[in-house]
Amino acid sequence: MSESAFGLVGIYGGTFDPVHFGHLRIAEELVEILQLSELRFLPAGQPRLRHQPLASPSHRSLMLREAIRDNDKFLLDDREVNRVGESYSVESLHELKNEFQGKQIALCFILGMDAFLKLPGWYQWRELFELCHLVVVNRPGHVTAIDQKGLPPELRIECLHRWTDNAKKLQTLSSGYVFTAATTLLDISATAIRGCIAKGKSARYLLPDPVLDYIRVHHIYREGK
Ligand SMILES: Nc1ncnc2c1ncn2[C@@H]1O[C@H](COP(=O)(O)OP(=O)(O)OP(=O)(O)O)[C@@H](O)[C@H]1O
Ligand SMILES: O=C(O)c1ccc[n+]([C@@H]2O[C@H](COP(=O)([O-])O)[C@@H](O)[C@H]2O)c1
Repeated sequence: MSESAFGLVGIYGGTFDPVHFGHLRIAEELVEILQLSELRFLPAGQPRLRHQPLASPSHRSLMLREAIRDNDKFLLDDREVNRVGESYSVESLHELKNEFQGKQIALCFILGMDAFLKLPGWYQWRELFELCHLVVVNRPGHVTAIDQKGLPPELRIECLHRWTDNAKKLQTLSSGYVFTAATTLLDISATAIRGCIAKGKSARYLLPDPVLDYIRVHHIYREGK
């Protein structure tokens, strides 16, 4: 790495209701692909533009803690859980950028294609490109990053000169690239997991056993809860 290169820190925001192997496998692969020094999971306290989570912010955060316990690169960032009101990613990224000031770090905000497609509805979305790189992972059932015709027009135009699949490029600027990652496609969703548990069906092998144990002990997602 040259002296002016940026070290990369991953920020993986989500509802995590609950965290599953789709999230964890992507995170693991991105640590390798981008050579992240750390990857912070950022559970949204009150997520925007979606139905509200079934599990409380503290349950979702504690399930994440269980899931990442044995991985040295994975950290839990609770700032949005502890914040009152809706969770704005731009606010968290401002805070994180200040916290890393002087450390020659570029933040990489990770999101699946379904979330990326909704970006123009996010609070002050264009500012994100000044604060971080975006790392977009494909998701079964959604357009792929290569098929940019499927993107909302304002997003396609904003990203026109930002796309890259060269991980090294992210180290040359503190923000502004949209990186597409060839991570393993896993058709796992929290919705399907909640559905299984509500019906009393097995959700095993879709998420870590300690998270399933936590769900069982705390009676989360059961029908009528
Ligand atoms: N299987 C997956 N493959 C790729 N990206 C995923 C996958 N699951 C979740 N993501 C991405 O991870 C982020 C957080 O997702 P989230 O916590 O909402 O999980 P989810 O499975 O999409 O939940 P739900 O079914 O409740 O909407 C989002 O950017 C989402 O696109
Ligand atoms: O900042 C916003 O306005 C905003 C709007 C929608 C979603 N997000 C963030 O996008 C991430 C993925 O969200 P979700 O709903 O797919 O779990 C999560 O970190 C959310 O806080 C952020």
